[in-house]
Amino acid sequence: MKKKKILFLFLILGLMSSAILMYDKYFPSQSLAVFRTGDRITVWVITIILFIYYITTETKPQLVPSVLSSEKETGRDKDKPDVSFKDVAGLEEIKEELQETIDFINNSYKYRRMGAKIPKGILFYGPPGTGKTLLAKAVAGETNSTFLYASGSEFVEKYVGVGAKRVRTLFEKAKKEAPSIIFIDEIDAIGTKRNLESNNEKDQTLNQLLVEMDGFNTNETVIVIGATNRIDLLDEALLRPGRFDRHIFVGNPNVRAREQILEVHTKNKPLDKSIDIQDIAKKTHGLSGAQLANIANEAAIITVRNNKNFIGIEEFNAAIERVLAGLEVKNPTVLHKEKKTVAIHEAGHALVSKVLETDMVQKVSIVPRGQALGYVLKFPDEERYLLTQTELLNKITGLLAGRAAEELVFKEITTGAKDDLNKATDIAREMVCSYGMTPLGQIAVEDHYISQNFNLIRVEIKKIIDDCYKKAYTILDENEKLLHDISNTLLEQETLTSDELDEIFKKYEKPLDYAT
Ligand SMILES: Nc1ncnc2c1ncn2[C@@H]1O[C@H](COP(=O)(O)OP(=O)(O)OP(=O)(O)O)[C@@H](O)[C@H]1O
Ligand SMILES: [Zn+2]
Repeated sequence: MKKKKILFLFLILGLMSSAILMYDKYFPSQSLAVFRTGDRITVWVITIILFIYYITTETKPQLVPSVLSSEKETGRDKDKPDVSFKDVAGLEEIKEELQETIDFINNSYKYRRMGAKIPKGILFYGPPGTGKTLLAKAVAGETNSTFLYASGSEFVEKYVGVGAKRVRTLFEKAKKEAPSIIFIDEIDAIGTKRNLESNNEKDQTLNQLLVEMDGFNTNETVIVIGATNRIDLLDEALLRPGRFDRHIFVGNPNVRAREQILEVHTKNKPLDKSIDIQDIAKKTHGLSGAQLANIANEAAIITVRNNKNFIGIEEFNAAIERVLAGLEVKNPTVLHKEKKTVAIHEAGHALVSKVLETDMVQKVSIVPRGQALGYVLKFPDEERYLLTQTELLNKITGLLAGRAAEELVFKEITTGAKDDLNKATDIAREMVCSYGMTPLGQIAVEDHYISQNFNLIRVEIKKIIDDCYKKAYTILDENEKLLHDISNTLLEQETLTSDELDEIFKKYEKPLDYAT
């Protein structure tokens, strides 16, 4: 494109020179005398050559990964997307977190003046269809940056070196068109742990990516956003400071966010007056943004088929059914019953963790995440190297509180505590075998001893677990109203922030100090 512009400029110059020549020829008395006679032929020839060259040159496609050029061809996803944060529904916390990055890009000079480095890499991780691509595009839109899309799988080719070359080209283009956002979807396709012995195509590609990320620095505003469903598979080197050092979990939406997403995707659709978006949001627990968008679209299609002018509730129900059937998830009525159990379970964790002040609770949620039907998100532990015996016991108590709450409320326990039991047992075993915190003595027990004295060790572990379980149960029993309040709010909102949790706690008398 640039080449053609320069050519055009020369052509204009040529034409101007020709004009001067013409003038000189027809008004020799007032000659401008810019050119000597000998130059005339040269000017004419050059102009004609330029003219022919100009009309025959096509804008040559640049050497970019096919993903990049195909992104261009679609037209809509031009290099500068017109997607903004307005188009991303819900995900408020994430948008807030990204504000800083946006400021970095928009006011990069401010940061450079201070000698601050602009962060290079952000990694979005989480289940499919939750808006990772959309968010990345919105960051580009909000900063008027060039958006370069690439999919990890596009880099992996049969021929060694091709992937690495594509990475290089991608970064070159990004630098040339800075400020820019490089978005690498499915980054796990190239970013999985390297095989130290072999030097295969994938590893070469990954190495090139690492080199590129280390290479560009303060003077170029290029931000790389990676997306993956499997952060656990990624090579450590990729996650190190200076590379993808910001990790943002993009999860499935809670009920309020689902409502907003449905609103975005029905904005341009004629809805029947009877439609209650809030109600549809409630019915679609656990679904992703992409699935909700799909439901809105299906409902519109079904309406056309039903020869109606407005999308009604039957159409929405049919659309929900179709999308759910495609997913083969359990039917929604079972889901509803489970939801109650999950709410009590998570409320149990949250209540006990908070009372014991073990880990700072950041968020409690009953929106499914991976295998888990709900979760309590803790603030990352500050670098703690020393934990007291009491702290370890409190951690175990917090872990067992989910099941204890189920038993207290439903007089029945479920399989939902599998992961908790694993973690609790791990800590207890460490207490016995590594930290010497039980009557077995202040010794580190070696593996062969463990297998020989399995029963002895098992008794100690069991005693720790039983005591902690009893404690969790007691705390919950003595604060049952609070437990139900947390659980009911969870059922209603699906997620609770730490502030919201504080608000609920404030309504009750301060729970006893169980911390020691
Ligand atoms: N929060 C949201 N607000 C509005 N629309 C959304 C949201 N989340 C998802 N969508 C819809 O779902 C579509 C797919 O989302 P997107 O491609 O961004 O998901 P993704 O997380 O990148 O998925 P994948 O991991 O499969 O690449 C979007 O184009 C949009 O229509
Ligand atoms: Zn649990």
